[in-house]
Amino acid sequence: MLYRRLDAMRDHATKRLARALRETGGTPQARSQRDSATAMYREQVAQFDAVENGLCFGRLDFDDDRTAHVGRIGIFDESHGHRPLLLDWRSDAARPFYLATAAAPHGVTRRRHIRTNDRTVVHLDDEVLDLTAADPTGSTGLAGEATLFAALGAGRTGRMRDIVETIQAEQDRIIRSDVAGLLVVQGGPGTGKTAVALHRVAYLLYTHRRELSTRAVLVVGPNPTFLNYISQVLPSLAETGVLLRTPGDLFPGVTARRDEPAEVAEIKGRPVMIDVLAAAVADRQRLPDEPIEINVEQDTLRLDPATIADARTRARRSGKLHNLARPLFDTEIIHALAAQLAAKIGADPLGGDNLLDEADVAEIRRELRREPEVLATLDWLWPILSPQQLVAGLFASDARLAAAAPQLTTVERELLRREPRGGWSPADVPLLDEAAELLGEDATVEAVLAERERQRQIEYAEGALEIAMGSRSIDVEDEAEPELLAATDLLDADLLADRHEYGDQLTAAQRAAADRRWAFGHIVVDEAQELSPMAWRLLMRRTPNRSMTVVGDVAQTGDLGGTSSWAQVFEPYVADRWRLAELEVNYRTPAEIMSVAARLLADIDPTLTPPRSVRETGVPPWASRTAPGELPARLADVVTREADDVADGRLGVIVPAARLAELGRAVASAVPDAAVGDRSDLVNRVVVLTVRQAKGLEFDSVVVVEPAEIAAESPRGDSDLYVALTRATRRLGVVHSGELPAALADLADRPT
Ligand SMILES: Nc1ncnc2c1ncn2[C@@H]1O[C@H](COP(=O)(O)OP(=O)(O)OP(=O)(O)O)[C@@H](O)[C@H]1O
Repeated sequence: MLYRRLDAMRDHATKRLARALRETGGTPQARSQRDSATAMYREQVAQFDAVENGLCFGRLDFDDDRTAHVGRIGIFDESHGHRPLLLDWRSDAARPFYLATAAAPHGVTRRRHIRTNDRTVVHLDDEVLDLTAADPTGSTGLAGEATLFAALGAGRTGRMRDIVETIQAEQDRIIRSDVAGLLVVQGGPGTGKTAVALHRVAYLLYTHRRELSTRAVLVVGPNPTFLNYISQVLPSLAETGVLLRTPGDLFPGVTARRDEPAEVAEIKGRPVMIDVLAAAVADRQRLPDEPIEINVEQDTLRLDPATIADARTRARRSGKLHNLARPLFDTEIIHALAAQLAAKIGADPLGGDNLLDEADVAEIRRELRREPEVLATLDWLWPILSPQQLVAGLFASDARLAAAAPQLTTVERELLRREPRGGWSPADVPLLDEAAELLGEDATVEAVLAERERQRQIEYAEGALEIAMGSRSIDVEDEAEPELLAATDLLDADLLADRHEYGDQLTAAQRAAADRRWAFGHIVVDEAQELSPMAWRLLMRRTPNRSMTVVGDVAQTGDLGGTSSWAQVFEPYVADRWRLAELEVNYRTPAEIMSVAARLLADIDPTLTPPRSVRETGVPPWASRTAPGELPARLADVVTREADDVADGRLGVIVPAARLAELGRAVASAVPDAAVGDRSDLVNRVVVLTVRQAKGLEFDSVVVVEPAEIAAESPRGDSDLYVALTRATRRLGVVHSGELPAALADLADRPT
């Protein structure tokens, strides 16, 4: 019944989409309406496809004999007065499914978890919420325990799955917490912070659709591999139109992937960079010590430092940003030069008054504005700058660094020094943003943005076509649909992109991606502990209403510019007006592994409490020691055997950053389809990564190589090692040639 309705709904949306795509012409208003309809139907088709698996996963029986089914979307019976057939998991009516306990049953007498496979029910788990039947001492406090444990123990696929079937009460409260204000979710590894944050996005879009679909939601994650890992959670939660970005992608037109030493990134993330950049801008407003000579036709004009200083002061006093103040500076200089030239040309040979009138002088000014040497001088004295030019120019010059950053030590300035080529690093992005704020947007920057926007429209149009083409095959099987064939065949992506130019149906997320000044409706930041003060400054600009969900764990901070105190991060923006929610249950890491990680956590900071694991696997973590020269061969051997042990699951090999290439080769020689490094696709069975690349990820089995080296690679190396140890859902092993850190010293040898 439910699937019949789903098929009918999908059919309807597909046909409407095809019809909207086929129509052309009409008034701008008609086109705009059509564009909105296209976007809506396109989203609907994608949504119906995404909820196909596990459409209905729960049933509630109430004490007044009502029953309700809970699923991934809401479905209504239109032939019976819009009676709900399936409650959307985000609706208020579905909430008892997540909150009801024997002690507080919310009117529920039985909660049923339904597992389906390909539209067929394969398993049912019933919980009777009857206080008299409950065994309070044996209760774990977990809702839908059997289904939860089945989900937690299932093999990983390299893509994060949604958890709508088994959201726990503490998580539900966070997911549905008020949209307004800044919510910080602090929790140890595996407590579901990422899962909760993404489900919160889905919930907020459902509940505040109008506001958030026009303002868009930004989700910031640590690296492209991570974004890839979570990318399918949202569509499967039936949501699109959310912008996923790494911190390196937050400046339109720049994709910052350059690697740089951690200590350089740390300096760039300091708040002092605000003053450094302001000084760098001021430094580009030149004041020469000597007069400048400018040849204009037969005359030589002199621009002395006092005149330039005067023009500079007036332009600065205007309060305008650097690029926007340039016309004022020009006017002052041109006036001074014109007066000089007029004095020469119009001088009365008999010693009387100047022979030129005001109109003549105005004409001289006009001509001077076209003189190449005058223009070159103005450009030199007060150059129009893009943010990229300012920042690259600053780092490329010892003199500019010395002038702009006297607060930094010589060593720190040398660390910042680099040639302009080689691309941008993620830590440069907040500096570019700050520079843009100081400079004011310049026409060339706008032109680049416009072109990128057009490219995005083409990509979008291609996406719309793909959906129409995909849907076509569904329909063609049912009935010949000649109209639909004509619609897709006649349109190409360029044509659609042109149509979009005057339409406004680009999703808010797409427009937001191209607009540095976009104010998002809500921002979610994952692994938020890693962000520097400068990165927070950028994000706060993107959310003037401070509607944010920030998730992280201060015990996992690896970046030197990251934080160990949320209060410190948010004080400058909202003082103490932020809410803290804590997650304490570890759903990922079994108790055997967590007890090892907890020993390390105690060494990092004895006041931190490790999260409590919900399950045991009976498999103790192990260590395998080898001679230094034999490490690659031993690793290859261990990985081969571990990969067999996890069967269809995934194996993560976490290595010291300095040895990624060498050990990656060793693993790839033993397991040819292994992926290595930051471009890894996690669907590969074996993946070799550094800790930084493994942030936020998880694998069925994890092999950590040379833990002491990982810990020694950075001042926050112990936290890095803690992250590495907590990536496993089932098995953890350590391969080493050096001494083990104390917390790992008593690991058993690997069973052979
Ligand atoms: N209620 C739940 N039902 C089923 N699985 C869950 C639930 N909560 C969390 N999980 C699973 O636990 C694992 C860890 O979740 P997640 O990655 O969101 O944790 P995290 O707190 O972000 O971890 P880390 O800080 O280590 O990155 C994931 O596989 C997630 O699907």
